Amino acid sequence: MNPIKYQRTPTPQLTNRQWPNKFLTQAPIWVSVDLRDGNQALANPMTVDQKLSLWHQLIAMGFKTIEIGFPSASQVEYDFTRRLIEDNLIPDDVTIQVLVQAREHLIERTYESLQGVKQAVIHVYNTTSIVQRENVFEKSKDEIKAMAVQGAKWVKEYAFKASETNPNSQWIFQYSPESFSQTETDYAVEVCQAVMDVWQPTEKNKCILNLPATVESTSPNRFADQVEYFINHLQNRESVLISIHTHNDRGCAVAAAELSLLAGADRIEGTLLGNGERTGNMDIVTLAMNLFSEGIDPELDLSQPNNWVPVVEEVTQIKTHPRHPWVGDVVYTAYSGSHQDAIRKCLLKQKPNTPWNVAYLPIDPKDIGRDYEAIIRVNSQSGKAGSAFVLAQEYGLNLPKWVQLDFAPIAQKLAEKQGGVVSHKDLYSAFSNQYGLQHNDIEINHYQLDREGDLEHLSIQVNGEVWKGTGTGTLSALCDAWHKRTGHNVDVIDYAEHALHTLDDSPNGEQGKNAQAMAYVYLQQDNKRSVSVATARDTVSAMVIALLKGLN
Ligand SMILES: CC(=O)SCCNC(=O)CCNC(=O)[C@H](O)C(C)(C)COP(=O)(O)OP(=O)(O)OC[C@H]1O[C@@H](n2cnc3c(N)ncnc32)[C@H](O)[C@@H]1OP(=O)(O)O
Ligand SMILES: CC(C)C(=O)C(=O)O
Repeated sequence: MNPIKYQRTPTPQLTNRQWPNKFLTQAPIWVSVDLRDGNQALANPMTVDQKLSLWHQLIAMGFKTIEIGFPSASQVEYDFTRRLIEDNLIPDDVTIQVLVQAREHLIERTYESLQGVKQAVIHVYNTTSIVQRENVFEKSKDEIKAMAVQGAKWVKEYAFKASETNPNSQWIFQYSPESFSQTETDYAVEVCQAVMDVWQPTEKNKCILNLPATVESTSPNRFADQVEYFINHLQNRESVLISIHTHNDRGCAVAAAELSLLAGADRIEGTLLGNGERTGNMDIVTLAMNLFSEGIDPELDLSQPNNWVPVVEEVTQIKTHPRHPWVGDVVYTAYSGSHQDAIRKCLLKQKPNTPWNVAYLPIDPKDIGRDYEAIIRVNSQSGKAGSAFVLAQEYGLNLPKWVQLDFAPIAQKLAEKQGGVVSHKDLYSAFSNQYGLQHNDIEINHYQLDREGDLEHLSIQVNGEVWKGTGTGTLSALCDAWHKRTGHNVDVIDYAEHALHTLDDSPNGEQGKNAQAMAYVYLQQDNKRSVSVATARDTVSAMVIALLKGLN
């Protein structure tokens, strides 16, 4: 690899750039280009039916401008445009956008495809970059500008002609200096200004200037510089919507778009999950969720990825990476012990309707239709908190820390033996086996507790025998009873109990339904410490059984 082969793309020197000090406060105007730029990146371009299924999904998610294709490029593209118009599939508040080169016959055919449309954006482009001027078009700056001007004129003329037959159609004009990011920014301004001179936009009747990083060739901060410079040098800015269209060659398409919004852009073109030429288009899902995670309404409904991800995967034939930002299968899953510990502690402290404040989880997974089940998965890199979370989440067990510590080596051995993620079931079986939850040979036939001042008198029938003891609480009364029967001293170092909900209970369902009790006892008998766990119909029975199991 010889880096001398490559050189830095020149970008303007800004001495007083403003964008780094700004914050975003609202969503941009979103434009989905899945059906055009996304489609043009596919080995098997979408059929009309596939385009329709994605179209319906985009509408359901709330897109108001959708670039539907390049109608002059192929029959499928043309037919799809006709289908939307003739079958009246375009809601009144949605505008379709179509792409065309600055070539007359293609522009003519484009308007033909749009007959009867209520409103459409005609998006015309020609490249302005140095490399394409020199090596592809072999044209001077003036000649390339003349192509843009000519394209703008045709777009206007054919709109005028179309209005003669379809006076109700509204036309919005959009121009892209393709490869803006590899164009001298002053020159891009000059070309766009010349296009505006043709279209004569006004504040009420704006045109759109779309600034593409057709090939991403600078860092996102330098792209933002290009955008800020462009906007600052454009006359009649108020008559223009500044649109941004980034690609992901350096992996920074989202960053470049986000910083461009700080630099003053109004509108963002991109695709769902970033499908597009080479490394893809700007991923609208990621950018919209970035805004959401900062408390900004993204004005797109991304809450049900289970509905829309399969549609995108079906039409693109591209599987979503499990670590795709915000929607990948495992992006809310922690395997490592310290992360699991922090997540568990934060979730316990998180109160409903308060700002989200959970370590390692940038948003509440429930906001995009995920449940907490998948957040923590136990493998050999997990610590005690991971098992505790799973047992709490799935089986309603609130393990005190000393039970977590006691059980951790068992879970660790199991994970090492299995080599991957331990299923919830296997983890529970290990817990149940370790503490003998399945085989309880202690039967409490009857018990009675009488309080007298600070003391409690316990009379309990265990496996048919009556035991009696006195203490400051139930456990100490039971320890006394044990001492009386066996002569052994017992200390309860700690204990905990809680109601237990059976597995049939939904996490949000009625609390207490089918409740049983769970008790955990940490005891010391003759210098030997042990942890004991039991479940029973009520807390006293559970506590007694746990203690007796520990003593036995
Ligand atoms: C960055 C982007 O995504 S831009 C969008 C690109 N998308 C697509 O190209 C998908 C659809 N395109 C197509 O199906 C075809 O390219 C068509 C139908 C539009 C045109 O096909 P063809 O006429 O066969 O030409 P081809 O695609 O090879 O175009 C090259 C010619 O168009 C010219 N050209 C290319 N882009 C433009 C443009 N934006 N404006 C004006 N002329 C252009 C080239 O200079 C070249 O001219 P030449 O034949 O005189 O050398
Ligand atoms: C036509 C333009 C906007 C484009 O798709 C690109 O530059 O990537």
